[in-house]
Amino acid sequence: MSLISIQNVSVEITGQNILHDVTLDLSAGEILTIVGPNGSGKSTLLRVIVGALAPTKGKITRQKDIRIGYVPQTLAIDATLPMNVDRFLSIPRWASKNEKLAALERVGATNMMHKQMTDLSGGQFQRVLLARALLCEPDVLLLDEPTQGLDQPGSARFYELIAEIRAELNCAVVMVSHELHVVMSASDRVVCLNGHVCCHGTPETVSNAPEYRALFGAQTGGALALYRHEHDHGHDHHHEH
Ligand SMILES: Nc1ncnc2c1ncn2[C@@H]1O[C@H](COP(=O)(O)OP(=O)(O)OP(=O)(O)O)[C@@H](O)[C@H]1O
Repeated sequence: MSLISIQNVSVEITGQNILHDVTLDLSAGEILTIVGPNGSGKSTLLRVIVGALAPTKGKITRQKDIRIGYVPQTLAIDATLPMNVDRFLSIPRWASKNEKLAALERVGATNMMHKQMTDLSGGQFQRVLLARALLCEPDVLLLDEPTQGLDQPGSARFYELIAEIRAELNCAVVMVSHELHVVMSASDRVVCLNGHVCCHGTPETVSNAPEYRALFGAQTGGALALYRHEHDHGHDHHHEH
C-alpha cells in the first residue's frame, strides 16, 4: 500500500496553472527525487504532499496517522535574535533533551546543541534542519533543495547521510534537487516535473528519456552514466583486469 497517493492533482494559484494532472504514489522506504527546471512546480508539489496547500483538482490520500518530517528550502534566522540549536529544535514542537541529542547524533552534529544558529556553517545548518525533521520519527522525509549552498563534497556527504537515515529508519524520502547527476544516482525513482509529470522511472530511465534530455540536455545523462560506472567499479575488487 502507498504511504501517499496523489491522483490527478492540479493546482491553480491566482488563475495560473502551476501543477497539471499530477499522479504519483510514494511507497514505504523509497527515495523519490523530483527534478525539473526553475518554476516547474517542485516546491508546490511538496507543499501539496505536506498538506500546506490543497489541490484545486484531484485527490491526495495519506496513510492514516502518517508522520511527515519537512526540511524547507530556505530558512532565514534573524541574526539579531539569539537562537541556539537547543531552542531551535523545540520549535514548533517541544522535544526532550534526550530526543534532541539523539537526533543531533543521528545527523553527525552531536556537539552543536549550544551553538547559535547563526554561527553554524552551511553544512551544519542543513544537518540541524534535518535533525529537527527527524524529531517526529517520520514515515516520510521531505527535503526541498537540501544541499543548497553546500559545495560538492558537502552535498555528497549530505546525500550519504540521507541514505543512511533511510536505511536506519526505513522512512520514505522525497527530495527536490538541482544537482541532477549526484542526486539521481542516490534515488530509487525519479520524477521529472514541468508543471506536469514529463517522465518518471529509475534514474537511468529518466536520464535517457527524450523529455528529460529536452529539458536538461544530454550532458547530465552522460554524467549519471559516468557516476554509475565509477561507482560499480569502486566496489569491484575481485576482478583482475
Ligand atoms: N503563492 C504563490 N503565488 C503565486 N505564484 C506562485 C505561488 N507559489 C508558487 N507560485 C508560482 O508557481 C510556479 C512554480 O513555483 P515552485 O516554487 O513550485 O517551482 P519550483 O520548481 O520549486 O522552482 P525553483 O526550482 O525555482 O525552486 C512559479 O511560477 C511560481 O511563481
